[in-house]
Amino acid sequence: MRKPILSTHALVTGYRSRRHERILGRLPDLELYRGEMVCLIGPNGSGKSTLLKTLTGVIPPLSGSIYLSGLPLPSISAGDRARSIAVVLTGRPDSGFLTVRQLVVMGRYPHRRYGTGSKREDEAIVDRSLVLVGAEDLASMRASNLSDGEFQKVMIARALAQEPELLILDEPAAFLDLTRRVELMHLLRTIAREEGTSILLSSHDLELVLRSSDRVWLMEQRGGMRFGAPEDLVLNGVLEEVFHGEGVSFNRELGAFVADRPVLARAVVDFSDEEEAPIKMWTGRALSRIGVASVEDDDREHADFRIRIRRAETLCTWEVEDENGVRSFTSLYDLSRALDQEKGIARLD
Ligand SMILES: Nc1ncnc2c1ncn2[C@@H]1O[C@H](COP(=O)(O)OP(=O)(O)OP(=O)(O)O)[C@@H](O)[C@H]1O
Repeated sequence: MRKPILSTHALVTGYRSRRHERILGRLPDLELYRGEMVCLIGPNGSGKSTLLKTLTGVIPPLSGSIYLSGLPLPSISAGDRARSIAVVLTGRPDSGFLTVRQLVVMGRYPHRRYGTGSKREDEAIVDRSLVLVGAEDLASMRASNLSDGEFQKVMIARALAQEPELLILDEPAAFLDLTRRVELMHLLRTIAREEGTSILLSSHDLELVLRSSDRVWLMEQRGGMRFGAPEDLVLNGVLEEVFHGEGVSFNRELGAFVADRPVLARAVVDFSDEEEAPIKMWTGRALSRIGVASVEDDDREHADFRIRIRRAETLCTWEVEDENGVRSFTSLYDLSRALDQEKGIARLD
């Protein structure tokens, strides 16, 4: 039977002072397996960072147990923990006068023992870690001069240099631009798959999480947790339920969160060719922004009008058919502007 790298039993997370106890999570028993990438998501303040700090032993649990490869976390020596778990938390630690390379070399410290280990091997691992995050050109720079995004990549390189069984990252993509965020998630997936590293990361980038993670741990505001494959959480409505009331709803058809706004009109969106499915999806997104909901053909009696997508090579046209006849548009900008004026603003009056 597969044994989890990380597991918990009856874990309760939160903070305790002399006079006060604040419980943030009463968690179901959690398991994280070798080579698995799990993303921890949840509304602001739901306790994601607190859970990650608890799992890494930075703060103690209020009650319950944490096991690393089957051993209770408190029974594992600091050295063994450092060899097994690498952690990238939020915040930018003071790197003093260290160069990027010197900072990443620190990831090798838990593996060094007097008189053992090859320096050349350590250097090769450091080089490889820098290349993996695309930071090899920064190696000789002083780390304090890096941008926040560059610094974050270097912290991930340091964690990779540690060659951990378990890599835990708190919002690793927070400072990265869109391209780097997509690249980072792809990189972490590759590390999980090819190196067998178990990865647990928290993120607010829900759409990227849904695409990249094997499993999602979804923290609820009232302290519980739901988990499953991202697609299961979409299809069984859990994602919608947990984020409901935050001013956004998850739209299953669009695979995206959309701001809650009144539906001003309904349209059937038709297309004749399967290749046009992405165009239909993007049409749906543009329409939802102006308060027009897409409905299926079966439901056409509830629709106010119909939009036909026609495509000839790279040229796309949208034909709107309603009580005023048929009009054609050659961009979604023109289509949505015209509909906004005709349907949206007219109805809001
Ligand atoms: N040391 C502490 N003592 C008491 N309460 C704390 C402490 N640190 C954090 N908290 C509180 O615990 C709650 C959860 O914080 P946490 O940072 O774990 O949430 P989060 O889900 O990671 O939030 P975000 O999505 O905004 O990053 C917050 O209300 C926070 O104010």
